[in-house]
Amino acid sequence: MSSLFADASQRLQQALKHTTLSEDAIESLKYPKASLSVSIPVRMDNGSLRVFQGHRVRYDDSRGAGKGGVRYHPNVTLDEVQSLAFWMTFKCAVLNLPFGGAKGGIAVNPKEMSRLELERLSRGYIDAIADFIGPDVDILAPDVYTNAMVMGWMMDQYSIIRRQNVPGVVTGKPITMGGSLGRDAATALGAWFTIEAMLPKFDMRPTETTVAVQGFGNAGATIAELAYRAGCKVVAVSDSKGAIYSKDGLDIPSIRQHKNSTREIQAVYCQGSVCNIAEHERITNEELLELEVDILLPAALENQITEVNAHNIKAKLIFELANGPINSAADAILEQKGIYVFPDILVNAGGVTVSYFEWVQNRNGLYWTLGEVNQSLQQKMVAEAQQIWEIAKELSISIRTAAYVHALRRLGEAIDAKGTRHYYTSD
Ligand SMILES: NC(=O)C1=CN([C@@H]2O[C@H](COP(=O)(O)OP(=O)(O)OC[C@H]3O[C@@H](n4cnc5c(N)ncnc54)[C@H](O)[C@@H]3O)[C@@H](O)[C@H]2O)C=CC1
Ligand SMILES: O=C(O)CCC(=O)C(=O)O
Repeated sequence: MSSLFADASQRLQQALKHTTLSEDAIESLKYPKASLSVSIPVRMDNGSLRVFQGHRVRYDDSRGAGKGGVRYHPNVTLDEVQSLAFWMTFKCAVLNLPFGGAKGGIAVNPKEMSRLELERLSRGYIDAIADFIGPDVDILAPDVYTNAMVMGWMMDQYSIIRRQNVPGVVTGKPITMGGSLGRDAATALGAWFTIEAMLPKFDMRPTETTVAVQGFGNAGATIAELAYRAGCKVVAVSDSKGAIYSKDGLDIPSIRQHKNSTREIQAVYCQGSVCNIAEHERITNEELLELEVDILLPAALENQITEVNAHNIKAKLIFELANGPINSAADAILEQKGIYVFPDILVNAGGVTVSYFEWVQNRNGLYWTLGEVNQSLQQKMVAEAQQIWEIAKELSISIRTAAYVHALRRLGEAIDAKGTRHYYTSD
């Protein structure tokens, strides 16, 4: 099995066939700019010392400082973090944000740690990478199993090290620490704006669509609720433990309420604080992906749809809220089956877009209303989605390849504008 990064690079190779990028730009984009792997010692609550492995990769900074989240998950590896940083590079270019791409991660199961242990780990990570990051160098944000609380600890630790308040080094912070209104829902809301803008192209309406969502965290639970509130029939949702399915549709706000209080996914209908279990089937995450639905929304982890199960996918449209949920071999199979895939580097870019708004607000010291944030997000998402749709039509290529072409045009310009600074000769 090839590495995640080798597979991610396939998308670049595919898109390069449809661009006229300079040799310099092509060569520059093949490699990460810088990677740092660190050991983080953490004093556990029982007095023992455990050492965790962490990484931060800055893939490319030709359009600005590195930008990207930090993941806490037992399966985090340098290969995964590098792939995620690669995707961030293209995502920031797709949305025309003045950022390059970066990502971080720690190999840890946060569900097995106390809050104090998590705080020590998060502060330890910043101690270890402080010289690698900064508000003009590389800016952190939340990703899988990290949240505003973790971002707050990280920003505070960086500020302690620098002996000044540095809100711009981390986005997705608590509002009281300079976080932006709307960042919590931004990934899903950006995805929803994209879905809403693209459905008419398939003569589809939310009220006539069935939806399945894999993952019920920040991205998954929020998109499930947005789809539900827009009138979609959300027939299945899942978390790491499995999925629930009801052909008549699930009551997503009740399921969210129940999940928040019990950590369990149950098909419930709540009235006030009383929740009753409704009729539903328990299915696996694999079965959820293969349901006959109009829209499939993978919102968990990478490599969920591969050459192994792509033949069984029955959705008409897939919008990738997760990063890398479909591998490159599956892309070809889905395309043959006539399934349209809207890629991660567009669909889930709402998160980093509002992170950019947060960073701008931190620099200006002037804070936006939720309406201003969401309106600006909608404008950006819809405009870039339309451009990508046009490129796909014009070049007769997939929407994923069109998104890469769109990003590559911007990246190529930035790399070339910097001239030949890397290639000094003696004459
Ligand atoms: N949080 C953000 O702002 C952004 C997140 N993303 C991507 O969205 C995806 C989800 O991230 P978040 O929602 O932030 O994470 P989260 O930590 O809030 O939620 C993750 C969810 O995935 C579920 N999950 C974990 N392993 C699973 C498995 N094997 N099968 C099914 N579900 C599983 C968890 O139970 C949880 O419900 C990731 O790929 C992330 O990189 C992308 C852009 C921004
Ligand atoms: O908000 C950000 O800066 C990045 C979020 C992220 O990690 C992602 O888009 O995958």
